Amino acid sequence: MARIRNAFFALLCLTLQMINVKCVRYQPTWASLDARPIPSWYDEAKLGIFIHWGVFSVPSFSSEWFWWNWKGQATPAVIDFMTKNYKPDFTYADFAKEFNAEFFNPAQWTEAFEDSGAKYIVFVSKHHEGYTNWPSKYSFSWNSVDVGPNRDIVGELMNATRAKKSLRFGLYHSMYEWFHPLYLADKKTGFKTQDFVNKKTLPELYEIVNKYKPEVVWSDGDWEANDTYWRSKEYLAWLYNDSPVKDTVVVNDRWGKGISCNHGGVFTCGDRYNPGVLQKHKWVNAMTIDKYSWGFRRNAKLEDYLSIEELLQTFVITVSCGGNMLMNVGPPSHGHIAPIYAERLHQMGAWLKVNGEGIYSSKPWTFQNDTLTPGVWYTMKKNSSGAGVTVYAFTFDWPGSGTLSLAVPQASPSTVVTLLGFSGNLNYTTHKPKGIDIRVPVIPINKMPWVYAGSKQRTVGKKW
Ligand SMILES: C[C@@H]1O[C@@H](Oc2ccc([N+](=O)[O-])cc2)[C@@H](O)[C@H](O)[C@@H]1O
Repeated sequence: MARIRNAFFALLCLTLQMINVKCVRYQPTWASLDARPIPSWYDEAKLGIFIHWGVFSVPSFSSEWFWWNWKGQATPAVIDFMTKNYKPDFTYADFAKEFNAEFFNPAQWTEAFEDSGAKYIVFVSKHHEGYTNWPSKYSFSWNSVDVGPNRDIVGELMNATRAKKSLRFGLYHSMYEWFHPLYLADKKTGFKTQDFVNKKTLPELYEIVNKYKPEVVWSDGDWEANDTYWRSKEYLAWLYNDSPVKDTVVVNDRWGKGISCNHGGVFTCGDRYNPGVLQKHKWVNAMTIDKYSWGFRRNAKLEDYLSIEELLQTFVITVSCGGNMLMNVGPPSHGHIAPIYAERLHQMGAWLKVNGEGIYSSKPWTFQNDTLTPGVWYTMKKNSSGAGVTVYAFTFDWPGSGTLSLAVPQASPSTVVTLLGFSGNLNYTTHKPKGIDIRVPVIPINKMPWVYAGSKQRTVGKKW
């Protein structure tokens, strides 16, 4: 029966392909799943906003790994913090009652995300603590409707995101949960039993996709067990073949031990991954504005946050080498976007308003950085006329000499040189064997399209 059905679908598929209709059934094998092209919207978007929010945002101390640092690893600073400030019988679950989200206004969030120039968001639906930011059927009394805000946070944020035409909605989901009894039981059998996956992880993954239709499914917490334990390949085949987001969904690579950087959709490899050289496979630099944490930290110092110059440098290098940047915001438990984060979002957007032409929908060029002048990074776009390309050079230092020398062999006397946000062409001379000297215009500071303060690093602060 199954054979007849398969043969029928194969024939149907062939017929559809003859009239140019795409008809691919992905198989639950990496060879088949890896062959799926990443939907083009993702590469065009370049910038996304990551949001880490959960019960860990209540203590907002140490990091989103607070519970593990306290009870799993027994980090002295965290134990100290609890001893000093809480009664001895206080449990991690008690924090959830204080997760009140008093100022959570999803429309204000998406306003700030749109303002940053980002084209998608990835919201933590559930982190390693297991608390779900949606009323999951599979997370009884440990979800955002039963305890804490009494709101469907994921649902509200989805609606606010979809109200913004320029933003797509994505979800992060942690497969493992540090202290879930079923997970710990499976772990004891060396992951030979799969009760946790069958009763918790997979039902949740189907639930969030069917209910909220995220266009990014960012999996995490996979590293202790292999993809067979997690049944990842079967899930991805469903996601690509039959899910409500099958045509537009983008996934990452954290689908089991040894899979990251090898299989799946976009490669995340390590956190803050920024290889500095062109990559063959689409990749993402998932990074944080707070250098030390994805979750909000109440005791963060100013110097713990990346400056806008540092963020822009990271962003430009990432895009030059074919990556997207997923920039993380950690809201406090009451749910507003703290001003330092709002400022960085706004600054990214202000820069992108002037320079976005060379970022959105750009491609890596033949060269990623210049060999003559350090700190110059390239992107390119095909000209809409179909003839030739536009090459964008980003520099981190305004040339004090008034001349920017670039090793661009393609430059010729017919090349047109402009500065984004500045009207009129720039003068230049080409020189042998292969290069161009661009005269940088003298622009009064108040007329600068974008004031870039330079590439100075802030002093590195201490974590605690
Ligand atoms: C986005 C981040 O993802 C994970 O951290 C990781 C996961 C994988 C690697 N890695 O593969 O190098 C590094 C940090 C989480 O543990 C962390 O809290 C945060 O949510």
